[in-house]
Amino acid sequence: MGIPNILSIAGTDPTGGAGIQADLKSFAAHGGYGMCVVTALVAQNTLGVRAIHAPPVDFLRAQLDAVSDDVTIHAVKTGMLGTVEIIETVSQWWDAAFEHSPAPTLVVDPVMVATSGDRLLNEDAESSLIEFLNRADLVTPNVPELAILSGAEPTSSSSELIWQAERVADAHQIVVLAKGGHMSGSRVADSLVFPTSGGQRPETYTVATPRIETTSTHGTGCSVSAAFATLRARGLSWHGGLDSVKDWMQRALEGADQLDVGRGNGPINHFP
Ligand SMILES: Nc1ncnc2c1ncn2[C@@H]1O[C@H](COP(=O)(O)OP(=O)(O)OP(=O)(O)O)[C@@H](O)[C@H]1O
Ligand SMILES: Cc1ncc(COP(=O)(O)O)c(N)n1
Repeated sequence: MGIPNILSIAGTDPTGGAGIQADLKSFAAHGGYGMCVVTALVAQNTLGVRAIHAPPVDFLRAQLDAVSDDVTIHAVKTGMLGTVEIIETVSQWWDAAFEHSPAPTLVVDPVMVATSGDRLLNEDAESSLIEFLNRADLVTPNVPELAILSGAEPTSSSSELIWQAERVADAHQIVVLAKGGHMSGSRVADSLVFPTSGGQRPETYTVATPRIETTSTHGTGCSVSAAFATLRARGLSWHGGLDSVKDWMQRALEGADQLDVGRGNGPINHFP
């Protein structure tokens, strides 16, 4: 295969650091052809979210159909889904579009709360998002998101974090990337946790990198899940994918000081 077609289904960030804008840059940085369907227009910047405007779900469905009726999709990454209605619309589209053809790789970034602390998923939509995970290959929660998905409390213990990820992996038969950005310590560890199959669980794979002292972390989560979707579509293994993503993220965080974007949590440099 040549360059794979990767679709982001997510919300917008007009300052370009998170959401769909970050996804498209991350797809390009990892060798994918980027496409996007907008779930919500978000008036936000590096300081926070001001307002959210979601298109009618019929129009969301029209965007999704316009892509899948015409283009072979090799991987999908979902980000901000926002409401029960949006999740149901994306689920119905997915089930119809891939009923008679193999489904593409699906990476779900369970976007719930922005770095700024603003909610991006309604609380009453959490159970719909959990149900949506049954369609996924990979889910990429941060510490508080993993707690919600596993029905536990946010943890500062790495063994508890892995246990929570194992619960989610087994409940949905998916791979979990438990991200350690919100943990303390001089290194940031991300772990790939696999579901039990045939009574056995493949060994957890962890990559830890030195923690970079920076406030430019806006959109790191979006960018990591978009990178993984692209690398899996390009045929990389799970382990190879995590090695590549962590190496790139380290350089993207270090390279953020070449940018001058906003007065809050700035974006990473997608092309370091
Ligand atoms: N200070 C840091 N130094 C090095 N790597 C980091 C740092 N902060 C986050 N990362 C990496 O960035 C990615 C995102 O991690 P994090 O746990 O912060 O997710 P997130 O909360 O979803 O991100 P976001 O800030 O976009 O909400 C992970 O791959 C993590 O290892
Ligand atoms: C549309 C959209 N999607 C996701 C995020 C989360 O990114 P972050 O947690 O880095 O603010 C965001 N701020 N906006």
